[in-house]
Amino acid sequence: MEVIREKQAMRDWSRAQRKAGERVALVPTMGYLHEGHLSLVREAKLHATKVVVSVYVNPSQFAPGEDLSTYPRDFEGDLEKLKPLGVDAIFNPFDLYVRDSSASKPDEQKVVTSPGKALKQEESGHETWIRVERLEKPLCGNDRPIFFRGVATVVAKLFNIVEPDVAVFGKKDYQQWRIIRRMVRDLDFGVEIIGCPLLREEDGLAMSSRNVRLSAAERQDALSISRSLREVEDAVRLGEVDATVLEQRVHKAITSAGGQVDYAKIVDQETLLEVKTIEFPVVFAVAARFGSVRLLDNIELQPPVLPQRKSAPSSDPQLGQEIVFF
Ligand SMILES: Nc1ncnc2c1ncn2[C@@H]1O[C@H](COP(=O)(O)OP(=O)(O)OP(=O)(O)O)[C@@H](O)[C@H]1O
Ligand SMILES: CC(C)(CO)[C@@H](O)C(=O)[O-]
Ligand code: BAL
Repeated sequence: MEVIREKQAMRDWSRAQRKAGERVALVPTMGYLHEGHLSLVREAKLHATKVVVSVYVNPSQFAPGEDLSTYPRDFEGDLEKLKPLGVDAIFNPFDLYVRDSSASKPDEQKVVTSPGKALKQEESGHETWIRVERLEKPLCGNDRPIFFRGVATVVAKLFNIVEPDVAVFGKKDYQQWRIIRRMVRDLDFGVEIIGCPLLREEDGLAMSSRNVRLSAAERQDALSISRSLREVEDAVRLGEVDATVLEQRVHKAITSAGGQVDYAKIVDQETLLEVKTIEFPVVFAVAARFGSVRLLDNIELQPPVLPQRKSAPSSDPQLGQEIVFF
C-alpha cells in the first residue's frame, strides 16, 4: 500500500496502472475512517482492479467559523484500517490548492501552508470553482452556502489528478452524491459514479467521523434522528403519504431530544425538490445539531403503491428519470 503525497506522483502512478491494463477506483474521504468508509472501499474493489483512497480534509468546503480546525484526524489509524482491505494507494496530499497568487504553475507554489489551513479568497492563487447551480441550493446548501462549491471543485481536482475509471461515494451524504453525479454528467468526466448505502452503528446512529465529538448524552439524544426516520418508514408502509405530517413528526422528535433541526425534508430523489405527498421515490433527508456537532441522516422511501411518474424518462442511465429545467 503506497502513500502518495504529490499530485504528479499520484497521476503518474494512476497512468502506469491504466497503461498496464488495470481499472482504477477512487474513494474520496476526509479521513478518520470508520466502517462506512470501509464499505466504500469494499465496493470499489468490486468495480476495479486497483483502489486509491484519498485522505484530505478539504479546506474550501468549510466556511469561516465551521469546524475545519477541529475536524477529527488520525492518519496512522486510517492506514491501519485500510491495510487489511488490500488498498493499493493512499493519496494524502499536504495541500491541493495554489496559495500564492504569484505562482505561475500549480506545482511550483512557493507558499507552504499547514494542512487544514482555511482557503481565503484574497490570499489564494485559486479562483476557479465548480457550482452545480440548482442542486447545491436546497438542504445543506441553505446552511452551508459554499459547501458544495468546495466539494464539487475538490472532487473535480481529485478526478483530474487520479484519473479514476470509477469513484465511490456514500449515500449518507445524499445531496453530495447527487451533485457529483450531476457534475460528472454535465462536464463529461469519464468516470463512473457509484453510490453506496448508508451504514449505521448498532443502535441506529448513522456512522460519521464527527460522531466522535458527541458527548455520551448527546450521542443518546442523537438517536432520535434514526429512530424517528424508522418510524416514518413504518408510517409510510402503513399508507401515510403526507410529507408535512411526516416532516413535523421527525422535527418534533429531534427537538424534544434537545437537537436543533437544520432541515428535515422529504424531497425527490433525483431533483431534491420538496414534495407534498409521497407518490414516487423520495428521500427523507435530515441535518440536525446536537451540541456543536452537525449530523446528517436520511432514508430512501418508496410510495406504498408506485404510480407512474409524470416526468419524461432520461436517456442517461446514471441519472434515471429526470425533470428538465431549461
Ligand atoms: N455512514 C456512512 N455510510 C456510507 N457512507 C458513508 C458513511 N459515512 C461517510 N460515508 C461516505 O464516506 C465518504 C467520505 O466521507 P467523510 O470522510 O466526510 O466522512 P463522514 O463520516 O461523512 O464525515 P463527516 O463527519 O464529515 O460527515 C463520503 O462519500 C461519505 O458519504
Ligand atoms: C467528497 C469529499 C471527500 C470532498 O472533500 C468530502 O466531502 C467527504 O468526505 O464527503
Ligand atoms: N462528508 C461531509 C463532509 C463535510 O461535512 O464537510
